[in-house]
Amino acid sequence: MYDVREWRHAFKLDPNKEISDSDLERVCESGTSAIIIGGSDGVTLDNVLNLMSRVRRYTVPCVLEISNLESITPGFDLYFIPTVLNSTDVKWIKGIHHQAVKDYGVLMNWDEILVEGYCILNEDCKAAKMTSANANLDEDDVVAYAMMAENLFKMPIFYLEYSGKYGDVNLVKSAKRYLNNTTLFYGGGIKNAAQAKEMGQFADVIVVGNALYENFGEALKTVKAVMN
Ligand SMILES: CC(C)=CCC/C(C)=C/CC/C(C)=C/CC/C(C)=C/CC/C(C)=C/CC/C(C)=C/CC/C(C)=C/COP(=O)(O)OP(=O)(O)O
Ligand SMILES: O=P(O)(O)OC[C@@H](O)CO
Ligand SMILES: [Mg+2]
Repeated sequence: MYDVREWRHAFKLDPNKEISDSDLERVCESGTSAIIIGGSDGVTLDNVLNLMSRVRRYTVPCVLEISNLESITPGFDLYFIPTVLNSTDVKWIKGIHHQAVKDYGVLMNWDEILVEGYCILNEDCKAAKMTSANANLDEDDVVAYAMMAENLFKMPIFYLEYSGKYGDVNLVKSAKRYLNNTTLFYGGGIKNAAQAKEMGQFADVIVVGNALYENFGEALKTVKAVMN
């Protein structure tokens, strides 16, 4: 299933972290909609290729969320390209993207590439620091970013990112109210089925990352919590 509009759940695997073959099998066969490979630091061509080839043993859709130019490689079903809408540094909004299109533009299969409009809300997470994101946002700010993603930029994905911290469900609810065509991803701090269910009421897709490396059994239960 390669259409994100039909997804409910994704696991985000960090190429910079270890996962055993048996745990990886359970993740890939869990019923999740997709595996996203990505992280904010320590992502190299070697560790991306290694994880991709291991996930490729299974039929689950496999996506590379690009975080640097060095680790881009063919072989994924889809490529997610973050642009951080609330970054204060143009580099993370469209700067690196310009360089990437200059370098790879003629090679790209545009049908495999989806832009993610990120709104980073946990000021302490690595991605917020790296991109100098202004995470001090109120509901109106977040709603405005959601409306920009959908109506101005016609982005396929709007991503509310609390990486490492469980977020404010009311903000997710508010953003969803303004999104009809753009798919709403929520990620951050989901550790168990109850939290997955809560965020999954409003987010189209919930993304679970760190919990896989912290409490694997509970993380797996997040799939059934949101799948109908
Ligand atoms: C040959 C071939 C396959 C061609 C394909 C061509 C292709 C797809 C080209 C790409 C074109 C393009 C426009 C690329 C963009 C390049 C790029 C690097 C853009 C910048 C992306 C960006 C804004 C990154 C900032 C960081 C960020 C938002 C990362 C998202 C992931 C994230 C937040 C992960 C969580 O981090 P984690 O490490 O887990 O954090 P914790 O440790 O705190 O948990
Ligand atoms: O790692 P966690 O906190 O689950 O967040 C998932 C994802 O949104 C990170 O980009
Ligand atoms: Mg992480």
